[in-house]
Amino acid sequence: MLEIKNLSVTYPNNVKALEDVTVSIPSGKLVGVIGPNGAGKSTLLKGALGMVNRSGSVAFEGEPIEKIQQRIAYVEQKGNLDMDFPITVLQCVLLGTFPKLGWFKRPGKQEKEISMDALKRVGMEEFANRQISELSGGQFQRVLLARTLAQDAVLIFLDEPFVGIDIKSEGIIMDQLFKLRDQGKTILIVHHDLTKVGKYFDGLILLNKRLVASGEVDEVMTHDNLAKVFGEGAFTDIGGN
Ligand SMILES: Nc1ncnc2c1ncn2[C@@H]1O[C@H](COP(=O)(O)OP(=O)(O)OP(=O)(O)O)[C@@H](O)[C@H]1O
Repeated sequence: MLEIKNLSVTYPNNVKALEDVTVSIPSGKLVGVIGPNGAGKSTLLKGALGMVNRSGSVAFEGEPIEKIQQRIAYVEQKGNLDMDFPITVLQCVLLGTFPKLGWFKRPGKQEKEISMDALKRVGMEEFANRQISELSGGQFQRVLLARTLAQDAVLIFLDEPFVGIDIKSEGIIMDQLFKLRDQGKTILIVHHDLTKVGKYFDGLILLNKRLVASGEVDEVMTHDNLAKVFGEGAFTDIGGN
């Protein structure tokens, strides 16, 4: 169980991005974080990870989240990532093995095998020696997932992984995420496409600075909840009831 209690985040410019959010996410679930622009979705991930100043507490399986930092994978929004960084696809995936290996040891044969296997799982093994700057957005996102697979994380946070990517990459990524979920990993994804939430997620967290609703997809995607945060009429084509 990932337990977020009374999480509040105020940025240095005094923007209150999150106020007193308390939510529990059962382990082994694939959960979507939804809400309008500026609702604090990215901040929820960053606050839970302690990347921004926060108050409140976050625990995973009863332990403070800081204790399992090496077993957490976080992929931030693509717009914030530097695709021009001069490394190859394989080197990028190998980075996933570093926390376990210890930062000052060089990756060896075993780490390369783990990384190549991860690349195979996302259909990117042929690109191993290509520079990441030479990938499409969808291919890059698959490589980032391969890095997560190589890391063998128990808790996976992805911020808008499907923005601007091709449908094939999205399908490959979702297949791997379903597999990770079935292996018992806990996965939190910031997602804005409400039409797919029923297909993709076991549960949802609906945010609008505060927690509006959380639970099974059907419990969260109600007319009332959606109208509250997106406004009347915004939900007619997304299957709200
Ligand atoms: N580093 C920062 N410094 C100051 N304010 C910030 C910072 N990051 C985010 N904010 C503000 O905090 C609020 C929540 O931002 P956040 O990025 O968490 O929202 P979001 O729900 O992920 O939005 P979007 O759907 O647009 O990506 C917004 O008002 C935003 O402008």
